[in-house]
Amino acid sequence: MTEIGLPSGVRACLFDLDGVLTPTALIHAAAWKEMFDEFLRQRGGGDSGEFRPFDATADYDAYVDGRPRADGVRSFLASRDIELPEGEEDDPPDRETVHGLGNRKNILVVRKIRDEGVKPYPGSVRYVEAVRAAGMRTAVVSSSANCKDVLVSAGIEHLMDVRVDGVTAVEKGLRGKPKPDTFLEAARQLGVEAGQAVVFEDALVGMDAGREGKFGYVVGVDRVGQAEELRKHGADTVVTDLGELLGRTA
Ligand SMILES: O=P(O)(O)OC[C@H]1O[C@@H](O)[C@H](O)[C@@H](O)[C@@H]1O
Repeated sequence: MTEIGLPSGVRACLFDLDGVLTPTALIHAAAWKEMFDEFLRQRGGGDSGEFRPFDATADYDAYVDGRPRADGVRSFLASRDIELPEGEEDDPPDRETVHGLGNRKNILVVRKIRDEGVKPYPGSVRYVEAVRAAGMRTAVVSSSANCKDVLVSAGIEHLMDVRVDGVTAVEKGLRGKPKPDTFLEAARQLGVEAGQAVVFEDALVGMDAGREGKFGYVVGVDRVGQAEELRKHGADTVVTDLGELLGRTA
């Protein structure tokens, strides 16, 4: 049997989606940038008066990556000392509220996913197939409400026993990453203890969730050169592609 680079005693693998299984973190980052830049420009550059664009790497990683949609809006706006009313979840995209801006960004994401389609990372598919062949149960744990559509578009839905995503979180009242609730819910649905489950994440808030939830092992997936940050936030190991774990003993 192929070695899968995990400590003995683990029985389940909990995979983040965007940036771990599929390259859709890039689609999200581009959509956030398009939406926030237009918003900041229209405000006349923000409170400082000078237009400072959204940085699709630094701002994305620090404030938006891995968080539920509305938390991403709030967190980035707070970094620029901007406060907007919450609004309603179904606010139209032209309304200057937290949900209005989130919905504006979602229109862009949905369009990009539909027009461009999604291909999974080949190394991730090989790895997920290998862990399943080794008897692990698998779950996808994503903050995204578009998770199911992305899994289907990427043709990997059948590789996951359980899905806990942005829709599930709202339905069940689960707190989003950096809180561990969504990962714990996936472990519960798979019938394993947190200590028997491995978290695979590319976002710093995902590392925080892995640590706070006391999961058995946390794998940081570094697609953007933030290996040190991932380690500081609790990664037990960092890889640039899940395929690197194949053939490795933990
Ligand atoms: O807006 P959605 O599709 O519900 O996704 C929420 C968040 O989901 C996370 O998986 C992404 O890392 C974020 O970029 C995204 O903002």
